[in-house]
Amino acid sequence: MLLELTGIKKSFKNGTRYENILEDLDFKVSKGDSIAIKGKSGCGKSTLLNILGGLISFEKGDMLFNGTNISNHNANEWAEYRKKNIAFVTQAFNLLDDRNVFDNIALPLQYSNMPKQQIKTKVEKVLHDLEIYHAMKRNVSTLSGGERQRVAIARAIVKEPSILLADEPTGSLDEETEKSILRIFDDLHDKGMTLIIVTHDDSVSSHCQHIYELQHKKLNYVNS
Ligand SMILES: Nc1ncnc2c1ncn2[C@@H]1O[C@H](COP(=O)(O)OP(=O)(O)OP(=O)(O)O)[C@@H](O)[C@H]1O
Repeated sequence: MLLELTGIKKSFKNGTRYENILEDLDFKVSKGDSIAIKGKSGCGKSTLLNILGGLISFEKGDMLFNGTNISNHNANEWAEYRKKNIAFVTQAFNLLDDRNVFDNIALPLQYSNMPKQQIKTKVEKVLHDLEIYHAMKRNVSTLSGGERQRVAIARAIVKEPSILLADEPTGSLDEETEKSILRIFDDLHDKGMTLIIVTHDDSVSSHCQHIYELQHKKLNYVNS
């Protein structure tokens, strides 16, 4: 099993009291799975994704990665876990608007002190794969929504992580652009990447092997 959550509890402070968002939640992810997570607004989908991505802690339960219990990782170990294994794609893009496409995608590799020539090779490959090579020198603020989303995906996957976590990745895109993003996800899945996608969109979830619904603070299996 690539990832395994058992008995996860997560609460947030709401005014003076704590409100449980996830309770006794179990989840198993095998290497190469593609999984959609659906659920009503505010039910805790992004919270779950953030736990899987090692961005936030939880109060109870265990999280195993490749069979090793990582629940008690310290901040440095979580940072390492994210760096090595996790790609995040959100709807908010989080791109640096004052830089060009190449620089935005190169950023995560520069953090890892990779030699310049190797960075160039890797960035150019992903630009080519996602069909945004032509826009390499353009400032990201001048791109369309679909182009920006492809840059965000390129930046997420350039490190070749094992798990892609996507939070409403097609939320603001038109049908045609959404289709091109889904084709990219299909390709990544075919190459063996594990995909976990939070989505309200049936055309996105129907692309996934497994569909779960987050309801009553737990994940329920819908179908495969
Ligand atoms: N850092 C935080 N502090 C306090 N409450 C939070 C925090 N993060 C999330 N919440 C609350 O936890 C609940 C779940 O939020 P979450 O963003 O996980 O839901 P969601 O299912 O992703 O929602 P949506 O579909 O609307 O994006 C919400 O009630 C939210 O207000």
